[in-house]
Amino acid sequence: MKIVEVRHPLVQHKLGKLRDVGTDPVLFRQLASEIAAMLAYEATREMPVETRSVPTWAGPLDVAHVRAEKVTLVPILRAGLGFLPGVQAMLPAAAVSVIGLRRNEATHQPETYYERLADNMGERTAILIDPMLATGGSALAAIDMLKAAGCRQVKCLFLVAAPEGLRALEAAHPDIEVYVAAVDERLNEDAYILPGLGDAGDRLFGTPVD
Ligand SMILES: O=P(O)(O)OC[C@H]1O[C@H](OP(=O)(O)OP(=O)(O)O)[C@H](O)[C@@H]1O
Ligand SMILES: O=c1cc[nH]c(=O)[nH]1
Ligand SMILES: [Mg+2]
Repeated sequence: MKIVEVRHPLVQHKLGKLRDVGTDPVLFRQLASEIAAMLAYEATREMPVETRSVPTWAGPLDVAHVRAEKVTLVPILRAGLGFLPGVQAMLPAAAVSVIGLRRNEATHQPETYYERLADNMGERTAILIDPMLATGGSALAAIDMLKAAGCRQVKCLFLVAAPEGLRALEAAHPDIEVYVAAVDERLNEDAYILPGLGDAGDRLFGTPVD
C-alpha cells in the first residue's frame, strides 16, 4: 500500500493549528479544507489527462484536460463533509458519492446508515475523504462498498492516521493509496488517536463530545 505523509511546511503549520483545542469550528473547517486541498493536489499528481484543442490568441493549441467523469469524491459522513470543500476546490466537476457511517462508541465498529454512489463506479477513481483513520474500521467498510460497486482504484485522504488503522488497511487493501497530513502515535483505550485532534466531527460541527 502506498502511504504518502505530506510533510509540506504549510500542511504541518495548519495541522498544528488544528491540534490547538482553542481552535473553534469556523477556523477548524477552514484549516481542514485547506489541508484537504493540498492532500488532493498530492493524490492527483499522476492523474491521467486528455489533450484538447482550444483556440488561443496565437491559434489552436493542445492543452491538458482533467476527465472529471473518471473520478468520484467520497466523503464519509459526518466528518468527511468538513474535508470535502477543499477537495472540491481542486476537482469541482467530480461527482460526489456519499457514505454514512457512525462508529459505535462501545464496540468501535462502524454502523452504515447511508450509501449513495455515483454511476459507473467501475470507470472512476474513488477519492475517499475522512479526517480521521483510527482503528480503520470505517475506512475498511467504505472501501468494501466502493469495491463492491466496481471501483478498481481507491485513494484515501486523511488528516490524521493511527498506525493501527494503516496496518488494517494495508492487510485488507494493499492496492490502495493513502495521503495523510500526519501518522500519529497510537490509539487510546477508547480508540481515539493520540495526539490526534479529539472528535473531528464534533470539532467541525460544534457539537458536544458524545
Ligand atoms: O477508523 P475508525 O476507528 O473507524 O474511526 C474513524 C471514524 O470515526 C469518525 O467518525 P464518527 O464515527 O465519529 O462519526 P462522525 O463523523 O459522524 O462524528 C471519523 O470521522 C471516522 O469516520
Ligand atoms: O481520534 C478519533 C477517532 C475517531 N474519530 C475521531 O473523530 N477522532
Ligand atoms: Mg465523531
